[in-house]
Amino acid sequence: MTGPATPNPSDPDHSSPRPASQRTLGSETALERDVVVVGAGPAGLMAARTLRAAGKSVAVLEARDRVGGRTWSRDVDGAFLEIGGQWVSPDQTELLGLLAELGKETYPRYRDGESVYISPDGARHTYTGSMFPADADTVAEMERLIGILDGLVAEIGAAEPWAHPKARELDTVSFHHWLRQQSSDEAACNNIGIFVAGGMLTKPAHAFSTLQAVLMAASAGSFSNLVDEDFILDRRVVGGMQSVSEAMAAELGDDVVFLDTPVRTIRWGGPEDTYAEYVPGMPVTVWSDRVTVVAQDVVVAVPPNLYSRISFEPPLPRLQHQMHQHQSLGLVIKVHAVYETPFWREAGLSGTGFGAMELCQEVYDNTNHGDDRGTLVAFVSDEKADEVFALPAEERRRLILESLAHYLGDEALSPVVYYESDFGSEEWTRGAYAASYDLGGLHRYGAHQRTPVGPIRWACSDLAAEGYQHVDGALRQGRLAATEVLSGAGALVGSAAPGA
Ligand SMILES: Cc1cc2nc3c(=O)[nH]c(=O)nc-3n(C[C@H](O)[C@H](O)[C@H](O)COP(=O)(O)OP(=O)(O)OC[C@H]3O[C@@H](n4cnc5c(N)ncnc54)[C@H](O)[C@@H]3O)c2cc1C
Repeated sequence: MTGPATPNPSDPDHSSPRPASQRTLGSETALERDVVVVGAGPAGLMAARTLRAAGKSVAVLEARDRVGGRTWSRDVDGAFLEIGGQWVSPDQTELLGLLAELGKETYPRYRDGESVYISPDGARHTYTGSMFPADADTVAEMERLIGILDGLVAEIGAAEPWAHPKARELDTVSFHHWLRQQSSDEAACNNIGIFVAGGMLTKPAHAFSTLQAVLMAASAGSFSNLVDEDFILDRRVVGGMQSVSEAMAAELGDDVVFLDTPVRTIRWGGPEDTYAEYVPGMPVTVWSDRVTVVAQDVVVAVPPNLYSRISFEPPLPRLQHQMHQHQSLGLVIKVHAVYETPFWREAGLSGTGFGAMELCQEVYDNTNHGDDRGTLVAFVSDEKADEVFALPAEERRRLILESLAHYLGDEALSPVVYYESDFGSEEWTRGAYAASYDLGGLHRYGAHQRTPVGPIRWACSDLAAEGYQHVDGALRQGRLAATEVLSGAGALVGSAAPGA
């Protein structure tokens, strides 16, 4: 059997195909660069951009045939869709600054008119403002819970939640159980829970800790910001969020960014060497499917669940081996439904809807800039995604559209374009939106998650403080890793460091 043709590694410009059966790694001629960046998502490209601006030579090696990682804007059946990350909030100053620098415009999410809340009994209510029209006691409980969480966020912050005296206590209780320790109002607990669970970490609230929930809120400035969709889902980028990465890659050039180039091995020593023996400046060799690069520093800008796809020689220390097994991505289906017109607007509806018990827990007007057609975006998260992924595609589509119709009426049943983003099936992501620790992992490992290991630094939105899980956090992490490479800062794991 002959497989698909793959590029010939002995061909320096990688143009002549050869059978996959002859596949070998790397190329015979190694490129020499100061720094290798693994991954051309927003974090990797910002790292490369910062290093290049400081005069360093860089190679960015990207596994996919495109840049942008978890941001991906494409045409589907004639509709422009944001398959991945898209929204920008006012606190995301790193992203806003980059947009301004690149000359990119933004536009606000449509939000005029009434929103829809579906209560636990399945009843549909319309409302304005940011608080669901639940019964008065539940609203009071929600406000009280938001107040408690705002207090914890202000006290603990996003930078080092693991260092706070309450870290262990809050990290060893699930958000689900903590909410029920605070309140006996089940509807209030569910409504507050979905802002972090289905809404952000895309894991059930019993699967992550209260400390992780506090970090999520702190990364957006406050819990109040997190529950305010007008803040957190404020604006979009004209031309799509992926165009930000495309613009950075275009600036860097084809001799810097290599696509279709999965990195397989990072090697600075032999199997018997230990990281305690690493000395800054030692050459490190990075093997990929297409190019081999020798450099002094490496920035690994991929999500932590993919670190183990790379072989490290010598093997990473025990601490990293353990830590990386406690960070996993959530799961969410981002549903896109395009209609001839934004029919909900004529009915005085904003297109925004929430229902903790609904299949689609959130729905928003996602109509493109300057588009006559109307687009809705909705999210099916964690256990609900498991349930519908087990169904045939047509059945899943029917149930999802029925859920949209509960919010916005029967016209929602008949989109002209329908698409489900499924990053869980993407080899080079494996989930959505981003990574979080399992119960107890954040206080145990958080302090070490960014610590450089030998010549390797780590950068991705999953490790961010401000902008955690968002493009803004990815850019901050990319810039930070590059700055540390330039200054030589950051405690390299050595004989004094844990895990060496
Ligand atoms: C459906 C969805 C919706 C989202 N919505 C929003 C939103 O509205 N707003 C927002 O700000 N954020 C959102 N996000 C999150 C945001 O997209 C991510 O936080 C951001 O893209 C992370 O950037 P990154 O560079 O850290 O990682 P990534 O974007 O994941 O980039 C990592 C890159 O590394 C590559 N890679 C992996 N392994 C290797 C390897 N071995 N060799 C070479 N390359 C490799 C990958 O192909 C990828 O291109 C969303 C994400 C998803 C999936």
